[in-house]
Amino acid sequence: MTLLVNEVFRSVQGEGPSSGQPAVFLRLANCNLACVWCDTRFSWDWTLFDPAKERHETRTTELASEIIAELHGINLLVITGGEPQLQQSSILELITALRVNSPNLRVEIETNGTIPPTPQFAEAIDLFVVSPKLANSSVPEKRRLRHRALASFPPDRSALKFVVTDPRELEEVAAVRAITGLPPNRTWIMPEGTTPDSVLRGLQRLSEPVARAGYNLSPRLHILMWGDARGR
Ligand SMILES: Nc1nc2[nH]cc(C(=O)O)c2c(=O)[nH]1
Ligand code: SF4
Ligand SMILES: [Mg+2]
Repeated sequence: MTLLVNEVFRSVQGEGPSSGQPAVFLRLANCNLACVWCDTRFSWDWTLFDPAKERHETRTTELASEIIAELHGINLLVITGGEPQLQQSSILELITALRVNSPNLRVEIETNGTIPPTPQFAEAIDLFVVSPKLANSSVPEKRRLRHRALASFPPDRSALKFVVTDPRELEEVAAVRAITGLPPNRTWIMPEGTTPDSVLRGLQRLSEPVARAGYNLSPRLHILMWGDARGR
């Protein structure tokens, strides 16, 4: 089988419950949404980027070797996109191949939560970081909030992550969180921004409202460290 790949790189998990952990990132191509503030348009927006350059059809066996070569010393693979859950069956094959070499490899998926994981896929993933989109994404609600999908992530291995542009949006977060059934202490709130200054200002503005709601605050470590550089 093959996967449609955008990029593979070594970095540090910049967002959510594992932020600060060194990780290899696999960014898959294509997305089923189109958020106005998306910072990875090069992985799916074929009106602005050339798929011949940004979308590589790669055999899972070949990709497994590439990832193993990047891992040395690292025990976490973060699969993101785009929307990775568009390619669940090929990801499953990839993970199976990777675990022959690295049986203890942890795998996290960054997903927009619109596509339910199959039972087999849910089994294979250590952590789903489910990031439902709010009205600030400008995606119509019917497309971005799929109730059945949002309720289908394994509660013991899932976390929620929201991109918030204003503290007032925390009310909307509460309503979406209720659909998932996940508790506030499994919820991470992250400011929008692609510069260190905007991320720091967002973190400062969010810290007290996030504390009152019982959520966690998520940095965007890679932005603080490298701005919006590619492959970081
Ligand atoms: N360092 C780093 N951490 C990340 N966590 C989630 C990312 C993403 O683009 O989904 C990401 C990313 O692009 N870089
Ligand atoms: S779901 Fe994620 S990758 Fe897709 S457009 Fe929105 S922010 Fe970008
Ligand atoms: Mg991202």
